[in-house]
Amino acid sequence: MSVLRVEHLSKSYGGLKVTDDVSFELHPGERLAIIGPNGAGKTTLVSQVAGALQSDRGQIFLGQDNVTAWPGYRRVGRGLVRTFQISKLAPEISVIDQLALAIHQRDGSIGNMWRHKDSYRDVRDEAMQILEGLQLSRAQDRKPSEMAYGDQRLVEVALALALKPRVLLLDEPMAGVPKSEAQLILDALARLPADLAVVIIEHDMDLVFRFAQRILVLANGAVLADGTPAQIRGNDVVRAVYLGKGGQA
Ligand SMILES: Nc1ncnc2c1ncn2[C@@H]1O[C@H](COP(=O)(O)OP(=O)(O)OP(=O)(O)O)[C@@H](O)[C@H]1O
Repeated sequence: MSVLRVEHLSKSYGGLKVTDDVSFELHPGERLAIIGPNGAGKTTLVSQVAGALQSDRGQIFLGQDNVTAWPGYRRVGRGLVRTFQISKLAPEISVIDQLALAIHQRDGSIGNMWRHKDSYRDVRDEAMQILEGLQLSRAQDRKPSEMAYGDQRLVEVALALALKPRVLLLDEPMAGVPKSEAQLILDALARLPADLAVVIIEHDMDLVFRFAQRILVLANGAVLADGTPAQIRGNDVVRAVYLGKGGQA
């Protein structure tokens, strides 16, 4: 049974078809990469799936629920969580406090002054577990403004994990990350929970081919190919349109 199913999604701006009849399915624990040239419609597609953009046509299912008309926050409540290409972190609040806030927000306990003091400890423990999973415990008391950029990108992933996703949408986690910090991100993504389904939009083909079990190639808003990394590498049309002869973008 799929955890996410997208059927015939389309979105146009005036005469420009930005996404065009896109369909795909995602199973629990699956790693899917969405790739394509600049302007292919990748971010628009993710915004439609996340509920930030309403679609002109098509349907989106989370498990059995048709969530097409649901606002984004309701989809988050059902486990569909995204990170952004551009950082949304609070620069001056410590990592552990931001995570604790996210956990309280998820539990609906924010603003509840009367909760038991043990619940604070549970929240801190959960936050630390998330950081440990990403090998980021060393950053617990730091503020994003004083952290390396690669670590900031990992804090965004940590905040997304604090919302207990079943499906995690990562929009260019490597964007702006210097080569010297890239391995940290690769390692952290490799350690994501095995039952979490992950969709990654990424231009870094090294990451895509290491991470993905399946790759969806978009061109001019439409699905050009959908297959395993080996199938995509061997696809002549994809190579001509996007990957080039060496298999790199
Ligand atoms: N709000 C908007 N109004 C008009 N055109 C838009 C809007 N948002 C996106 N577009 C256009 O839609 C096309 C697809 O944009 P989108 O950002 O989804 O592509 P992308 O594949 O994510 O690109 P990139 O790899 O550069 O991030 C582009 O031509 C873009 O200019």
